[in-house]
Amino acid sequence: MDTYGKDDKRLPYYLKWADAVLITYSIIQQDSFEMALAYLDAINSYSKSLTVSNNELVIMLLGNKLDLERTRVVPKSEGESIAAKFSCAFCETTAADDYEYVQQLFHRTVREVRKERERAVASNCIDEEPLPSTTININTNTNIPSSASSSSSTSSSHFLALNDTDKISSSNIPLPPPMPATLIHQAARAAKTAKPEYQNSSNSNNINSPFSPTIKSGSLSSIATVTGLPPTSSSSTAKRAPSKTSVFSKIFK
Ligand SMILES: Nc1nc2c(ncn2[C@@H]2O[C@H](COP(=O)(O)OP(=O)(O)OP(=O)(O)O)[C@@H](O)[C@H]2O)c(=O)[nH]1
Repeated sequence: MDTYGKDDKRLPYYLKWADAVLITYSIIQQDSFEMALAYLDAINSYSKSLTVSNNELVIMLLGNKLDLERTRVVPKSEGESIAAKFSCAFCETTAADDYEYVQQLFHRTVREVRKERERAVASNCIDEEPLPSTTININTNTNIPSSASSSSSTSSSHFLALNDTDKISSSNIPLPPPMPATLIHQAARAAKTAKPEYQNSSNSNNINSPFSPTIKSGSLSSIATVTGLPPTSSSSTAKRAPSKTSVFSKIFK
């Protein structure tokens, strides 16, 4: 959903269903940068008010209009420093000249969301009933900014670490690893709350991945993009179905 930059009263509503937030400012407009900062602050406060922790919100700060570098008023270092302060990813780009890169940013964000959900599901399974000899090894090429610190045992690398020299392409973005069979089994059991455990095992065939019920084709609507400019339209009002992994945790430690 492309949200209206000044409509901060609705921010909690957006955050309730968003899996990822891309906060965009214009490098040629100081006020839009300040608006982005205000959003990061608001998200920080909101997430701190939550008491339930589970999967984490993927956040990226984007400095747009890089094609207008000659009229830049927001130094790149300021964007980097704010991103470091809030432990979120940062990059500068131009929607005007590099549409492909913008598209890849969205793809990468969706992959990060999937990884985060996978991590949360794995974490839940372990919390509920540790399985013997199960190693949950979620590969990631994601880096956390050096200033990021995490004290939560359920935290993972959930922020993208990108910059304008770190251009991504579909060829160098690894797909999420296959879900270990034990986790698929756990997820299937969780879905069968009304039935005795270990019965009706055919249900597990319907769950190839714990993400399939929530991440579907076109699910980019669950990414809230926040800008400081007036809106044209809202692409979706779909609310994420409540699930054990649909809450997000404190994102700034
Ligand atoms: N030069 C340049 N112009 C851009 C770029 N991205 C957006 N614009 C222009 O900035 C203006 C606002 O773009 P929008 O896509 O409407 O920005 P927005 O913040 O999402 O605004 P709404 O969709 O109206 O909420 C338009 O005139 C765009 O053409 C960019 O990377 N470079």
